[in-house]
Amino acid sequence: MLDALQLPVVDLSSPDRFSTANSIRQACTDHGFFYLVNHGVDEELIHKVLEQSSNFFTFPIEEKMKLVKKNHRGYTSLYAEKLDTSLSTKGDSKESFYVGPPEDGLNQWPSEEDLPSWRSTMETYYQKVLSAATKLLSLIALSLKLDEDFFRKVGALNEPFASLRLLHYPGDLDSYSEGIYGASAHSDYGLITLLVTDGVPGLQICRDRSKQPRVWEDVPSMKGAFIVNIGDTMERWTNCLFRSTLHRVLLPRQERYSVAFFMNPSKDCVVECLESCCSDACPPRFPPIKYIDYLEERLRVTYGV
Ligand SMILES: O=C(O)CCC(=O)C(=O)O
Ligand SMILES: [Fe+2]
Repeated sequence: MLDALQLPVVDLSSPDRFSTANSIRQACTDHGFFYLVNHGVDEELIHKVLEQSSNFFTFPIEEKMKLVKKNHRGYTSLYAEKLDTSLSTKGDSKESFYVGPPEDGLNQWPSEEDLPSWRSTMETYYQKVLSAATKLLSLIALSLKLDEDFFRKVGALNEPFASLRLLHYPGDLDSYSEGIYGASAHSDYGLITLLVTDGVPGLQICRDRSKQPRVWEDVPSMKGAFIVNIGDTMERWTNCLFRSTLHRVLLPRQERYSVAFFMNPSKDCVVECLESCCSDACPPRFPPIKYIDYLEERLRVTYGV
C-alpha cells in the first residue's frame, strides 16, 4: 500500500543553528530523508540545468555514446545500471550523465557548438550545490554533537569527490509488464544526496527494509526545495544512527528528469565510527575504511566492472 508522506523541512538559512541541527538529527534518525529550503541555489539556475539536461538527452544515441562514462564521468545509457542487483530484469530504465569535480580535468563535455553554455551551467550548478552541501554538513556535524568544522578537520572536504548526475527516465510504457523500474531499490553510497526533480512523480522510500512485504511511500517534490537523503557512508560513519533509507523510482508514466548531487568525502578520507555514535553497549559495527576503497567496491557490484 502506498501512503502519502510528510517529510520534515530543514531551513539552511535559519539563524538558530542549534535548533536546525536538532531537526536534522530527528529527520536523519527517523527518515533519512528531508526537504532543504533556503539553500541558496536559485530556482532559475535549477530550471536551466533541467532544461540543458533535456537538450543533451534528446541527442541521437551515437552522439551520446561519444561521451560514454570514463573515470566516473560522462554518459550511461538506458539499462546500463541495475541498482537492485537481486532483480532478474535487464536493468533500470534511465540514462544519465555524470559530472565530477572540475579540478582534475577528467570531466567530459558536449561541444560548445552543439550545446552552448552547457558546460558553464553545469559547472556553476556544481559549485553552488557543493557550497549548500558543505553548509549542511556543518549543521550535520553539530547535530552529531561534533564541532561544526568536523568534516573539514578530518579531511573529508579537502577535495570532496562529489558527483553531479543528470538523470532522464524516458517513460517507457512497454516495460511496465516486465517489472522494470526507473531506478530500482537502492541506497546511495555517499554522505548526503541533494536532489531536484522536474515535478513528475516517481520517487518512493521504504523506511523499514526488513519488513515484508515492503511498504513504499511516495516522496513528492517540493518547489524550490532539495530532497536530501543520507547515504551509506554517513550511515557507516554514524554507526547506523543516521539512516541511509532504501529508495526507488517507479517507471514514470511520462518522461521525467531529475538531478542528483552526491556529496562524498575526499578519496583518501578515512571513514571511522564517530565517538559520539558508539559506546560499550553499542560498539562500532564497521571497521575504518578509506572512502575510495568503499566506493570502488560499491561501483563494482552495481556496474559489474
Ligand atoms: O531520480 C530520482 O528521483 C532519484 C534518483 C536516485 O535515487 C539516484 O540517482 O540515486
Ligand atoms: Fe538514489
